[in-house]
Amino acid sequence: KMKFIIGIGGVTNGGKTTLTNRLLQTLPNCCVVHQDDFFKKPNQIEVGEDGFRQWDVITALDMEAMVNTVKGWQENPVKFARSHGVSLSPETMESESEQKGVHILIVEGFLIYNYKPLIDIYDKCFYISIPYEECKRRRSTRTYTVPDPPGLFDGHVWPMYLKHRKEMENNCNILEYLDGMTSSEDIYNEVSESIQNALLNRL
Ligand SMILES: Nc1ncnc2c1ncn2[C@@H]1O[C@H](COP(=O)(O)OP(=O)(O)O)[C@@H](O)[C@H]1O
Ligand SMILES: NC(=O)c1ccc[n+]([C@@H]2O[C@H](COP(=O)(O)O)[C@@H](O)[C@H]2O)c1
Repeated sequence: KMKFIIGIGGVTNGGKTTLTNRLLQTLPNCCVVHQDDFFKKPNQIEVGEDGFRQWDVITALDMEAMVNTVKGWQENPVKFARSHGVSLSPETMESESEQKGVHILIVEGFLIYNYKPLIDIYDKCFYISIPYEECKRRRSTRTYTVPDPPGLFDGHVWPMYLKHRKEMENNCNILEYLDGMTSSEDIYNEVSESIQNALLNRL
């Protein structure tokens, strides 16, 4: 059975979740792993010299647990789908014994290309970015489990984004860059087409 992993990375508030949800509605047998689900508890997040809790670093996340979740899908996508409430298409069910059908996993998050054990798992790597002003504006409308204290965006979030982006580009993934300023419909169409082509090449 063919397995296919799609990375949806990019800046905070770039539109990763919006795109991911749209793909989940349309791709067959598609499961998702959200990096946001692996944030440690607030009291486990270290406070930097700048006085801010350091949310935007890889150590703020339980990456071991995230990798294990991805491995769980790789080992048994059917079981994973069932235990995560993803319904499988009848075609896939029937062909289980015939080694046919495709299983897709979307890995979504702001640091999915900055952790060694995850770097080589992707069949497709997308990366959404938006400019500073728009990112700051969108972020100001969002409330996380722990709300941003004043100055966090300029003092921590954006500088860490720039740092990680540089690191990621040195890791030399084959990234497909998406402009998060275009409509979510256009972004979806572009990504959808790219995925369809990749799937066709693999069949
Ligand atoms: N293409 C887009 N154009 C304008 N706004 C968008 C677009 N995609 C998402 N948004 C908005 O930006 C905010 C962050 O979107 P979200 O998908 O949650 O981003 P992320 O998961 O990358 O943090 C939300 O308010 C969402 O409605
Ligand atoms: N989910 C949480 O518990 C939590 C708490 C505080 C900050 N955050 C923020 O989440 C961001 C990453 O998620 P998004 O890419 O969805 O914005 C980081 O910039 C981080 O500052 C998340």
